[in-house]
Amino acid sequence: MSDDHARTPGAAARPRLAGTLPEPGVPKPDALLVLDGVSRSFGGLTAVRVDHLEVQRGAITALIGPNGAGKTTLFNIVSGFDRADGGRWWFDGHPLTGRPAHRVARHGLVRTFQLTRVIPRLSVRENMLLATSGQRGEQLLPALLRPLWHGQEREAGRRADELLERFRLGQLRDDYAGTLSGGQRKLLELARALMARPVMVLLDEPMAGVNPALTQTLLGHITRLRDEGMTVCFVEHDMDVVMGISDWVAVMADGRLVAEGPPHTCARNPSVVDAYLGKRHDEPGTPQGQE
Ligand SMILES: Nc1ncnc2c1ncn2[C@@H]1O[C@H](COP(=O)(O)OP(=O)(O)OP(=O)(O)O)[C@@H](O)[C@H]1O
Repeated sequence: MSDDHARTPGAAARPRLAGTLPEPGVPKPDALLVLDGVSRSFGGLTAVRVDHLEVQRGAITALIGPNGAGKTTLFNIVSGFDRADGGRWWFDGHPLTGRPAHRVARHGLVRTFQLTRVIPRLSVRENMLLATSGQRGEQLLPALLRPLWHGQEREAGRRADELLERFRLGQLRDDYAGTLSGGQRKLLELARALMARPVMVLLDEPMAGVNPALTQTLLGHITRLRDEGMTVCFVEHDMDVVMGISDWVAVMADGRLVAEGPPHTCARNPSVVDAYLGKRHDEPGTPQGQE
């Protein structure tokens, strides 16, 4: 399916955003992910109500917004880790509405978590291999076709070793993942997400809790992924990081998409300033969702 697109150099996709208007919901020249009318409530709280959002193929898109804006909830919905109350979304033209995480991953869309899901009592390499379970090996038919599965296992091992080298975790491959530093766990989380050779990665605060030196390393890995043709969407609070590596920024507040644009345009957008300074929240008597 999208292998051709995965090989498209990101640098080729970026200039095509140049003429895109900085408006929330604006169509993109080559949208890989498209969301329409996506909503999610928890009790009386509407966490997400995104009318329309398109994510450009081959670009790095930052999803920003104040705490509680709905960023993680939106990631959860699109990646199949949570259900939406309404709306539809498509990935590379395929409808993914309501699909569970393993099926979303099979289409080439994977995510990482704010709090890493690394398993401390398994080795670094075992954590990598675990990323491929839930595929062929756990199904009945492939159990009967064991040689095929062994082939897949060997390929997974090769892929794991290659990624661990790339992320400079090769020397730690047999160590318990629990002995890794917070930053190394973030690297492992990203490496694990790449096991399935995704077309697009959703990274939830990949730099949170990482020391400045390792942050630079992670940023280098992320831009390299984009330059190799991968589509990246990441949630981040550090504006230096956002300004430094994003091709495009989407801003959420109160569950809504309030602004979009190139990084430096977004920083000056009054809706973004309002969202961060909490102007809306300070207006007395404005019920949520009716301002
Ligand atoms: N499982 C849940 N149950 C109840 N409320 C939830 C749940 N998940 C999220 N929320 C609420 O939904 C809103 C959006 O949360 P979400 O975590 O998506 O925001 P966010 O933009 O990712 O915030 P942060 O930047 O702090 O991670 C918040 O008010 C949050 O408390």
